[in-house]
Amino acid sequence: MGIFSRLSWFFKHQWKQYLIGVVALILVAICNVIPPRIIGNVVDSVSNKNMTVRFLVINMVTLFIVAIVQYLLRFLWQKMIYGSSYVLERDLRSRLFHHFMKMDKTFYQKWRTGDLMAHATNDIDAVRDVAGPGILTLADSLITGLSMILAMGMFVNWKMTLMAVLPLLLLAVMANVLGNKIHVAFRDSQAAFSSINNKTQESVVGIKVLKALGQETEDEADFDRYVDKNIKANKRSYRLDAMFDPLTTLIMGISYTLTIIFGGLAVLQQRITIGQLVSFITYMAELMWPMYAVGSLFNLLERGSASYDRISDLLNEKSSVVKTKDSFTTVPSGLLDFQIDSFSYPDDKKIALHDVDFKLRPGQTLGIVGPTGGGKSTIISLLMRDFDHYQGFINVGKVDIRKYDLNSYLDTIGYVPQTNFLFSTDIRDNVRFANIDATQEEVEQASFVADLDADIKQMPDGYDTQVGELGVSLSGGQKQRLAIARAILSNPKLLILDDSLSAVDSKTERHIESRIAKNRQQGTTIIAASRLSSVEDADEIIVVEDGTIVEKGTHQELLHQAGWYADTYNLQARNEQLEGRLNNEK
Ligand SMILES: Nc1ncnc2c1ncn2[C@@H]1O[C@H](COP(=O)(O)OP(=O)(O)OP(=O)(O)O)[C@@H](O)[C@H]1O
Repeated sequence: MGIFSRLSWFFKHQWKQYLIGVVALILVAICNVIPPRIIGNVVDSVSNKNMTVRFLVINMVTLFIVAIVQYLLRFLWQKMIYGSSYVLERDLRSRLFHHFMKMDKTFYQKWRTGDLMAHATNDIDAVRDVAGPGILTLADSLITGLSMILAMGMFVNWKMTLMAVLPLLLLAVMANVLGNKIHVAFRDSQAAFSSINNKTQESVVGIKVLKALGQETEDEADFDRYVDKNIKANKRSYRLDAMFDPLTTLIMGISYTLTIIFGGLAVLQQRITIGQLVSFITYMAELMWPMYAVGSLFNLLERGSASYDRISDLLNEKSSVVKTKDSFTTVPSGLLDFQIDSFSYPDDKKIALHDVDFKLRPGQTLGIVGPTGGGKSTIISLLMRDFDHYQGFINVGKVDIRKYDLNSYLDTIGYVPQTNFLFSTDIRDNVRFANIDATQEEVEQASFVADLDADIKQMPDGYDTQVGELGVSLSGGQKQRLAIARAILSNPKLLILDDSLSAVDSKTERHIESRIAKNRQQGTTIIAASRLSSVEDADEIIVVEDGTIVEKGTHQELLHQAGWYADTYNLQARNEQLEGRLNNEK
């Protein structure tokens, strides 16, 4: 029942709808009291042999009117109560989605996609059922139950009523005993469902790798293990739940037996009439449904409560990137001043970056290179405000980037990540994703800079070509160039290329870079790369190793320093020459 108080914020908001719904339910319950009474009266008039046509007609017309009124009232409560539960569903769904949009990188490292999807679908459905069928069952069983008990007492006999309903207390005891166990079982069952979701999502996304490594059979077996775990959790929750319904039948059986014994005696001793006993038994039959409803209500509430816990856990996660009050919404073009004294990833004691500083004026290009795992992407992560907790500062136009409104700040950046993401729509919409009103000419110009225009024009549908889910119909190099065109189109103040040309050959890469340089004379560009030829023309190059800058300068200066840069550059140049020679020989 605790779930009702935890959802009280919603019930307060929708109190009018619920009030109308519950009043309609009460009226339906009052209507329910009438037919057994009429039946009892008719039976008595038959046994007393004083039945008249007029009496019969009046009673039949009353029954008919009661049926029509009940129809209308039932329609009303369904509309009010079920309608409100869909409002809760919409509210929770949009809260969760907004929350997902707000969360930072750490959140997405902690929670897996399949898990988040299970929360957004299965768990929300379970909570919605509390606000719809849950409220209905609770109100209906309480109202019907109480009205039947009142009618049995008032119209027949209080002693008999007390005796008939006393065994029902056993149900309350059982509910208390099973409550916590069912809650835990449902929580496990929902968690197991999340794992299946994760597994399915991972296998479908990684299907190419699975097939290439011939791991389909192993993966199927792995999937079956997840399903078995889920089934086991479900079985446990249904086993606990199944202890409830038979108990209801047993208790009702006891009540009926007591009624027949003591009711029969009462008739024989002429304390009640046969008609009253028939009414009493009909009322008891009406009591059956609320009793069974308690069982399903119990199931529904515990499931909803376990799901609400899971949703609340997600909603309580805080993003480490927080909005400051009075944040600046205008981000000027100005000096980028990067001075990080120290930074560690959340929940990681190791220092990922320390003593990294550089300055970049608008129009300049910075190259970031270094051995793998050195810290290139971490520098970019801080620039992208994936994390705001570090010692030091990053200023743009003399203002700390943490003081800018996050969206306004990110709007000024064009970021092309190592692994790019394409949406399953056509090429044109993918290019103009951040600027959906861009003209065809602008789309073509951006694609030209990214050296993609010629490729697209060769495709039968040109810019209308559908890229397929996750861009599966494009080559790796085409996907990278499309992501660059997308970033170029928004004409960002800061363009960040994070090893984003690794899938194109070095000649095409130089070609694209010289076009980018020509196109972006006012903008700042940062290129992180493992291939050093990518940063040759940069105004400044930093070599990052073990989280700090170990070399700094222009291409020529670094070659003269005879350190990691010079060694790696010479090695890569020799490899390229060798590859070129081998290609010519072929
Ligand atoms: N999310 C994270 N949580 C904890 N540690 C991380 C995280 N991301 C990166 N690291 C660690 O930070 C260090 C720097 O990683 P980073 O990805 O910045 O290197 P990189 O130079 O970009 O490497 P590569 O060239 O291989 O992409 C590595 O030791 C890495 O393990």
